[in-house]
Amino acid sequence: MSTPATTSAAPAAPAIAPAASSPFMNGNVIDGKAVAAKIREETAAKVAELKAKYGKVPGLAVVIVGERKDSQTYVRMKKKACEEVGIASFGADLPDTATQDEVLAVVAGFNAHPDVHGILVQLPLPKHIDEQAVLGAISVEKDVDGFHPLNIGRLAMKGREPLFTPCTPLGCMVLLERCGIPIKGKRAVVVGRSNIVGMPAALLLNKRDAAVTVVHSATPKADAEAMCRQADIIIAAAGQAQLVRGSWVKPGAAVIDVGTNPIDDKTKASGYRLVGDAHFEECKAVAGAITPVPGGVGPMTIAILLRNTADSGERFLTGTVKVSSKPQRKGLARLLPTRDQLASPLPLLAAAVGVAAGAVLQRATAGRR
Ligand SMILES: Nc1nc(=O)c2c([nH]1)NC[C@@H]1CN(c3ccc(C(=O)N[C@@H](CCC(=O)O)C(=O)O)cc3)C=[N+]21
Repeated sequence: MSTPATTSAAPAAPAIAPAASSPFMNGNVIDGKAVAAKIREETAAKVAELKAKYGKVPGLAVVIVGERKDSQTYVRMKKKACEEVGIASFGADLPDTATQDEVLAVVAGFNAHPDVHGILVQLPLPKHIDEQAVLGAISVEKDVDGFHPLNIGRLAMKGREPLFTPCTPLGCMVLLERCGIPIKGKRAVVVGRSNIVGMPAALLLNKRDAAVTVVHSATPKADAEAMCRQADIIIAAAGQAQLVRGSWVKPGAAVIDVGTNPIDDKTKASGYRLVGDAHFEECKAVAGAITPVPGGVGPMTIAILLRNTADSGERFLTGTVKVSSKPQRKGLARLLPTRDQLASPLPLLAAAVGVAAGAVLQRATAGRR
């Protein structure tokens, strides 16, 4: 590709050899679609195996509240992807006007549904709905998005493993791994600290033994740039179009771009095109490996969701977790920690909050059940 004339001070660095040669790279560009296709293929094989052994397939429930067009597109893509690998898909479409209790009741229904092994509540939720309450109500054993506080808590802790790891950050790690890019002992900078990408990405990199720095909206840009320039791996997840410039990238570093920002493009019929949080052409000229947008991290998010769902189905069907989402703990027993919770104190704290919320929830939805 030619380097476009841009206004920025792109370094005059020569093209750097890819950090690793991999069947999933074209030059230094990581083919996220190809890695995702491979993960889906592996997932389809697992689903077929479970079906042959147990006569059942993993099931994913997707809950969508409101009429956001982008959310509807993503949900449609997820359902189609489920079909392709043989995962059963369930859904609930609630109107913008749905109350929090209605959303919680839908989640409770899927928590109890024996053929549903994964539950995803599409984000963002309408403003009048408490996201924390809804995500916390998803059975931790069905939390395929990995957003439940118990799963995040375990991701943060040494010697603990979450049941599920958030799909987009895990997709970033799988891209690095399948392209032969080392993480252990390397310097990583995560640009952005959102709950769904930046923060869990930083926790995951830390778990994989990288030295991790997080920069964000309160970091002076010059500092963010200087820290990025030290990084072997940059994860760009700021939600700002083309924030990471070529001058931010150390020659040979890997740039994993999580952004999907629509920008005006009069040459497209739609009037826009998607760009990442990194300036692709500038960064590509310096990086050892870089993900494009689209065709990079995006397809991995869905592939990992399918893989998480298949893993969950496997745990349920093999009896590694209980089929009814949570053993019903009545009365005072609910206040006592479970054995698992006793083994990890931080999630215990989260669980204590959960018990309180659960008590409120039970009262709130008692009339419905
Ligand atoms: N609970 C929850 N879990 C999510 O995982 C979740 C969510 N809420 N809310 C919205 C974001 C966004 N998201 C994407 C999924 C696929 C692509 C994807 O496949 N993108 C294609 C391009 C698609 C296009 O062209 O529009 C690509 O990058 O190649 C992008 C973004 C999942 N999300």
